[in-house]
Amino acid sequence: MSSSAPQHPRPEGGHRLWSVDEHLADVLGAVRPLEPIELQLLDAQGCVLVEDVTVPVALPPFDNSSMDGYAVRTADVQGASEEFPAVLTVVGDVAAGSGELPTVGPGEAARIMTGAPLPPGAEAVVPVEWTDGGTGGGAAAGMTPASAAPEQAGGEVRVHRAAEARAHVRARGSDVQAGDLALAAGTVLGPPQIALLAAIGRGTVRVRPRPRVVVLSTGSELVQPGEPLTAGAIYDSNSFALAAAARDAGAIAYRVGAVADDADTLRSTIEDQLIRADLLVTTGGVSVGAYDVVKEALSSVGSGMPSASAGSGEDDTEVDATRIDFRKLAMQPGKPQGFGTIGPDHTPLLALPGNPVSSYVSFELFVRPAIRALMGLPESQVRRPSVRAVLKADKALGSPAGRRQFLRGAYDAESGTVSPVGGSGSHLIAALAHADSLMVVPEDVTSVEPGTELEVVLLG
Ligand SMILES: Nc1nc2c(c(=O)[nH]1)N[C@H]1C(S)=C(S)[C@@H](COP(=O)(O)OP(=O)(O)OC[C@H]3O[C@@H](n4cnc5c(N)ncnc54)[C@H](O)[C@@H]3O)O[C@H]1N2
Ligand code: MOO
Repeated sequence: MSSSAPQHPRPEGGHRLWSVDEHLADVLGAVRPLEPIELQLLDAQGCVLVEDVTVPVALPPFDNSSMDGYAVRTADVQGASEEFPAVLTVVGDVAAGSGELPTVGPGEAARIMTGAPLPPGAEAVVPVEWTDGGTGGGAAAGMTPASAAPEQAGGEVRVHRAAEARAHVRARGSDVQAGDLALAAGTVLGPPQIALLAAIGRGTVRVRPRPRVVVLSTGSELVQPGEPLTAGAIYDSNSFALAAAARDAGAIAYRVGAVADDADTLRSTIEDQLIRADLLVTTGGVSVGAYDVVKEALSSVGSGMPSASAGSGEDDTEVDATRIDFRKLAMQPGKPQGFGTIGPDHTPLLALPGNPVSSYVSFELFVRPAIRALMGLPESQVRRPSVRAVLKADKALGSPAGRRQFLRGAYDAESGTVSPVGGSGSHLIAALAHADSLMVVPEDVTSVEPGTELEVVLLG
């Protein structure tokens, strides 16, 4: 790699450039994990548990069979073989869920199903394949379905093999004991953890909820997919990309269709959305153009948004509650960004640039971590994982001096290499759709030769 450029360049106009890390720290410094709530198990999927959950009753709650077969006393089947089977009197059936159990006395057996309680007197289970299944013939392959033979098993069964005490018996409490810690506070609830909660009888759990993220795109040129394109118009892809990315990050996403380039309309739309937002994301309108409406509507001075202090009794006349700072970042794509809080609840708002790749990369770097911090996820799960990989390319890659560049890549774990997908243009949606990673070119590097090792952010 070749180096150039100072670490903290200033763009024209004198305002300093923020580094990627400074901006992320600013965002993460402003978001706090959401207040815990009690949720139904499936609604809690992916959420962070905030209580220690203890086991109320042992699991399994009773000794039960791990096989379909016969519950027997070990002394009765000692030395049994196909040639010299133990012949036992069948005293009935024990199905899973049976509440009333027959007692197995000497010389007796009960037909038993997987998961059914071990009846009193029985010490082991012999699988049905080790018996004649009560047919008087050779080894059974299985049992006749109860629907075809509704009467309880009776008569005799020939057992062809001996069984040790507790053979094919799953002991009460062999999974967890009453009073054990099932899951500790801080656990992220994936499917296996939800299985355990259900198995111990928990219907609801206390977790940090999924953040509600409102995604709002801006631009008078935007048409909704499915509608005809008019002259000069393009389809709104950002609001779909960002709503999908928000969901993927763990949020409940609300996509608001594109808002035209009109500051009053945008302000009132945002005001309407505040009620259902833990986080707001806008795209477009943050640059320096004449129609850059997000910046116009939300810049701290005279935004006209409802106040954080309004209604507090202190200063009800204050109307400016927005604290959105528009800044330039030393990155490409994603240079212009806005961040701050808005409305009476100080709802965080990230204003992302409109170029599709810029908005997506900005989401990955800043919004995704904010969502995951709101969820209270552990530090290690807030950011995307990254790896080191060797650049595989025909020629050197150029990168702007003083800006951390995020190029779209295809990562090959086997060879430990990454190849560029498409160019650096922030309008290249198709290339983004075929990439699986972002190749990171540091600020002080302007050219990366093939064979150079790079940091690669895996998009998962
Ligand atoms: N004179 C300057 N011009 C620009 C600068 C600059 O520093 N000086 N920065 C450039 C950079 S970098 C970016 S990034 C963009 C950011 O612009 P905005 O955030 O104001 O975005 P828009 O102007 O609204 O749109 C940019 C581009 O993206 C398309 N777009 C917008 N929204 C969507 C959407 N929802 N779905 C699909 N495509 C969308 C829009 O049509 C434009 O083509 O500014 C540069 N300019
Ligand atoms: O920084 Mo802009 O986000 O390059 O396209």
